Amino acid sequence: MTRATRVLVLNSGSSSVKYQLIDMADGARLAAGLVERIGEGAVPDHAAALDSVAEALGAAGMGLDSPDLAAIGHRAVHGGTRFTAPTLITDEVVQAMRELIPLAPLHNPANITGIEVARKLRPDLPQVAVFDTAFHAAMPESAARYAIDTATADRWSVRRYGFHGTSHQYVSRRTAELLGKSPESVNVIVLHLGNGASASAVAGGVCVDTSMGLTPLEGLVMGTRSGDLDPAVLLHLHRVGGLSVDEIDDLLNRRSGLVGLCGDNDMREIDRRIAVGDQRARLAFDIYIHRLRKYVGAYYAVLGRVDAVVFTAGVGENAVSVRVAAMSGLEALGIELDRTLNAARSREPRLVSGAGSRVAVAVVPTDEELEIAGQTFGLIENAQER
Ligand SMILES: Nc1ncnc2c1ncn2[C@@H]1O[C@H](COP(=O)(O)OP(=O)(O)O)[C@@H](O)[C@H]1O
Ligand SMILES: CC(=O)OP(=O)(O)O
Ligand SMILES: [Mg+2]
Repeated sequence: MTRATRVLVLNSGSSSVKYQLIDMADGARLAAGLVERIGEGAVPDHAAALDSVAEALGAAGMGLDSPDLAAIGHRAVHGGTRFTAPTLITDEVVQAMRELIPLAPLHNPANITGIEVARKLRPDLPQVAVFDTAFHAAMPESAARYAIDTATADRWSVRRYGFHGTSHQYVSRRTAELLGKSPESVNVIVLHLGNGASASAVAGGVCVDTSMGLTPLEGLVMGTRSGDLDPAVLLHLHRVGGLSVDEIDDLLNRRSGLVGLCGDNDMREIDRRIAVGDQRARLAFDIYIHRLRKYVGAYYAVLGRVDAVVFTAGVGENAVSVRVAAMSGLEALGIELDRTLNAARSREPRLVSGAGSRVAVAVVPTDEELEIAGQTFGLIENAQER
């Protein structure tokens, strides 16, 4: 009997479900798709989104009932201190993920729904959770700990966990390949700029710092999230402004960032508005870029020597204007963007730095689904060998 080698990956995000079906025998991507705008009419919730994923796969002759499926891999966002490696999903694992919902309110509920629906459809298949936090678990304590009372921090598991780890891991490895070097020999700053956005400093394949923290709210300015703030802003809004804790949560996670600053969270729309002289869009862009540049500088110092600055995810891969603004005036740091290369469109990993740039500047499309498929298949292969 030939062994099943296909892995279905479900990336259930806050407002979308992305999926890919990959044959691990040859790496072929057999199907891929995206269900967007969950909660807005046609797709009322994540369960409905998964129904339409199952339908699309069925219509393509690759239904979920296929005997060729070896496993289902799931993106899982918050793994806390417990999950630092790909994990075979059991009832107990789902329960542990549920307990982590307060630390990833936009993400863990969607991940759990995806897992529950998929387990109902294929209870016979191994299903694996690959956590956003896992790659960051290696961070040194000096980067992971907040400077608050140690006993209080430990009592409530308050520390920097970091997110988008699957992407930072995949992209940093692909960047080493692009440079023709081993991952162990390169230091890179990865800028994952999607709707959620985070930066990380990766030294020789190991994450040494990242901008998201206890939750995916810290760090860069994002589509709807504030990123870094003086923590006293929250106290002030509560004590003086009279906002409740839930109202502050909603403000910072859903009504801040680019959308809070200018009403739009899509960088394409912001680019268009700036082109016609919209000052609010201009300021939102400038705030976004200012924060991003601060992290590039900070991680340059954390790493000491930087081989590449890498842009990835929706904004990082596509927004020519963001890369220009983020990398301008950094010649003294050895960073020079080539405007022509930067403006060229491509789906391939590529260098966009000038010939004289000491530090490579690269655009490397992320592929969280491919990385999750690899880690999922790796886990079940290992389990079968034992
Ligand atoms: N062609 C483009 N130019 C500029 N920005 C883009 C383009 N395409 C997508 N984006 C940006 O990418 C974002 C989505 O990124 P993505 O990585 O898919 O996010 P997420 O996974 O968090 O949903 C959009 O909100 C938009 O701001
Ligand atoms: C963790 C996180 O912010 O993920 P996303 O960018 O998919 O919202
Ligand atoms: Mg994403």
